[in-house]
Amino acid sequence: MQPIEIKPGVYWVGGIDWDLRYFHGYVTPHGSTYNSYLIMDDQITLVDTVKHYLADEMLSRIRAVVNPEKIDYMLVNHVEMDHSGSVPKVMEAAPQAKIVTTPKGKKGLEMHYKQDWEYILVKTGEELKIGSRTLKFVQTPMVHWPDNMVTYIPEDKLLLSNDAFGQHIASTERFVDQLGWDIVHEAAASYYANIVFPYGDQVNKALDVVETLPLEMIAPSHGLIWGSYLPELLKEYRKWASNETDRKAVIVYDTMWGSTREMALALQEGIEDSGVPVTMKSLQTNHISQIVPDILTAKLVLVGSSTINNGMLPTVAAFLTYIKGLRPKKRTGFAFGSYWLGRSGSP
Ligand SMILES: Cc1cc2nc3c(=O)[nH]c(=O)nc-3n(C[C@H](O)[C@H](O)[C@H](O)COP(=O)(O)O)c2cc1C
Repeated sequence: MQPIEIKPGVYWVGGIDWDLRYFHGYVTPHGSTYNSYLIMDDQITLVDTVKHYLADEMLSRIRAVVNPEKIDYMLVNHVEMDHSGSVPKVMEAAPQAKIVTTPKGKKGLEMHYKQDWEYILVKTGEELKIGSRTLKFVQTPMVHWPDNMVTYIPEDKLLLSNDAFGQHIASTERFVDQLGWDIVHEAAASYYANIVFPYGDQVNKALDVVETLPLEMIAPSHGLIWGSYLPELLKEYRKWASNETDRKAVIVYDTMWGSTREMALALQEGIEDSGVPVTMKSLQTNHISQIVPDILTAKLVLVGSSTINNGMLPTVAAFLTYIKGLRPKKRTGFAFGSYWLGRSGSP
């Protein structure tokens, strides 16, 4: 349970969720981490916490650096329970600590935890001096909840980005270059596609601010820390947020007796023959959350279903419901399917 010093005096003290396989409708085959950061300065500050069942793991990492009762500020960038779930335990250990959060963050914490904590409310453009460091706050509403903000420390050129730039990977490695760009980029794309996709406009606005900051490190609240590949990462986020796609196609389908699959294969062959890369995803063998990363950068999306009881297969309906909520834009869609012939009233 060792803390990891990511910058002099700034420690990763989070929790590793090795067994997480399903996270609010999203499959997470590699588990995840909840990243908390302990800043040792005149005012000792803990940035975000972990899911409630990893509170002891987080506290033992904190104890390896400092007695938790010395914590002055509990900074909450986001109220979602994977990051705030251990705030009650931290506040028990450090009853004199003040919670630093946005007005919406306070409202969320009060509704969730019903505790009479002391708050310092902050918003975009405001700063909090904690000694040799300054915490600068940038609200990022709807990336991906109304209360979200990120915190920038200019003295360390460090952005504590909360869910932005995160990835679901459980590992003992803490930095992207330890696992490599390919693995972490794939997980970051999957995270973006499943969690952040609907909020491209807000992400672009946040990127307008982030790109002006001198940056050496982006430390998100899930997965690996970006101490390298920052230009590449920001470029990818800009591309995803702007719905820029590549000349490639994804075929998503389900079938009862195989006719729709035959159509899917014929489409795949035709598209491939025209020189466009294409991938096929059966809804029988892929979870919907494993398909949307392909759609994140594909220009052409083809969806096929056999007809059942005058409608589409429930797996296809579920996929369409999910993708509708994620609001991909600037793509071309194509529907295909198979049905009865000769029955009165059938198509
Ligand atoms: C339980 C069941 C319900 C069906 N309901 C309809 C229907 O309402 N309308 C229709 O045109 N075909 C219906 N069909 C026929 C199938 O859509 C048709 O056989 C189609 O070719 C199957 O495509 P697939 O081979 O891709 O599964 C139904 C078939 C089954 C097994």
